[in-house]
Amino acid sequence: NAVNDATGSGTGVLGDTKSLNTYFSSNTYYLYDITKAMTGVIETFTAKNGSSLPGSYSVDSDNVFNATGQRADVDAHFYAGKVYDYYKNTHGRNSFDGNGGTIRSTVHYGSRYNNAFWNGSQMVYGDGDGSTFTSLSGALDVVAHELTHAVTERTANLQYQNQSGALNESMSDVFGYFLDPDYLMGEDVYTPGRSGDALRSLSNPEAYGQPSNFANYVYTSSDNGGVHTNSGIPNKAFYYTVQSIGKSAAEKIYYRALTRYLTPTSSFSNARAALLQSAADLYGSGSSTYNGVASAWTQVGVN
Ligand SMILES: O=C(O)[C@H](CCc1ccccc1)CC1(C(=O)N[C@@H](Cc2c[nH]c3ccccc23)C(=O)O)CCCC1
Ligand SMILES: [Ca+2]
Ligand SMILES: [Ca+2]
Ligand SMILES: [Zn+2]
Repeated sequence: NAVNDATGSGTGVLGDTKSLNTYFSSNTYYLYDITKAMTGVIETFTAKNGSSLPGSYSVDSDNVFNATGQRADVDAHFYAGKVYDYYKNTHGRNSFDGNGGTIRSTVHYGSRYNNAFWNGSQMVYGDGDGSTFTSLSGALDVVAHELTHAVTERTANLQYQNQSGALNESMSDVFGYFLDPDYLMGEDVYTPGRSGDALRSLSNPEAYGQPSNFANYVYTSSDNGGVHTNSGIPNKAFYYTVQSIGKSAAEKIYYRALTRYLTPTSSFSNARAALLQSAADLYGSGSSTYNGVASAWTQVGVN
């Protein structure tokens, strides 16, 4: 309850200081945020480099989470709060389930684990091996990517394979852009020893081995039909869309399509239609916004 609500501070993965919503109980501070208009909370755990979930609450004795080993915890907690605020303030959505569901994260998962995931119930982040990745919760676009998998699961529920899976992936990269508006994905945690690179590029998918046109769709059985490869095609359509209609209109159209028109088996062509329907609903068919969406998808070979 409110009497236990505390404001702490912490050091993030990139060495930056940030304020934290914490919880005080029996001489211990928890990464446990009760300040949002939720029925649930935002809570952060550590797996202590094991693989059992959720692990133990991230705690501190003085409400200053500045130990090196707490950096991933700090960012997972802080960025989860940011993504919660984004969905609530921009789209009126109360948490990933629209019903104030608890947002749970676990960091320090596995040993030198170069990945992150939404497991159907919570977000999970590895620390990386220090060469390919540093702790993956250190990137706001990665946290937004993972939490958007939860939103997608509760709305369109795009099947995680082939074209619907690539759309699922793209939706997560797209909302990663809305939280961190540059066209790179994961740049803050990818190859800490090299600047200027990223895991993916929405403006130039080919830079990281993804196609950007349907003519170059990759038919493969790996990675659930290449969901992390073929997402380059809808990602490029998104890039063209933002360049033509702007971030704000794109935001409204993408959220509307995701929550009202896309279905578990939607194809790339179905996504074009869903986005056009959303544009027509909000701006009118034949509007410049509508036409901008149409041409974006035509440019990536999807009609
Ligand atoms: O959420 C997702 O789509 C990815 C989930 C990957 C996963 C799936 C199932 C079980 C465990 C892990 C995680 C992210 C991802 O795009 N992973 C890619 C790229 C990647 C990251 N680390 C890797 C290590 C090896 C190979 C590929 C990768 C992948 O798993 O393909 C999203 C943002 C950053 C990491
Ligand atoms: Ca980015
Ligand atoms: Ca890098
Ligand atoms: Zn993903």
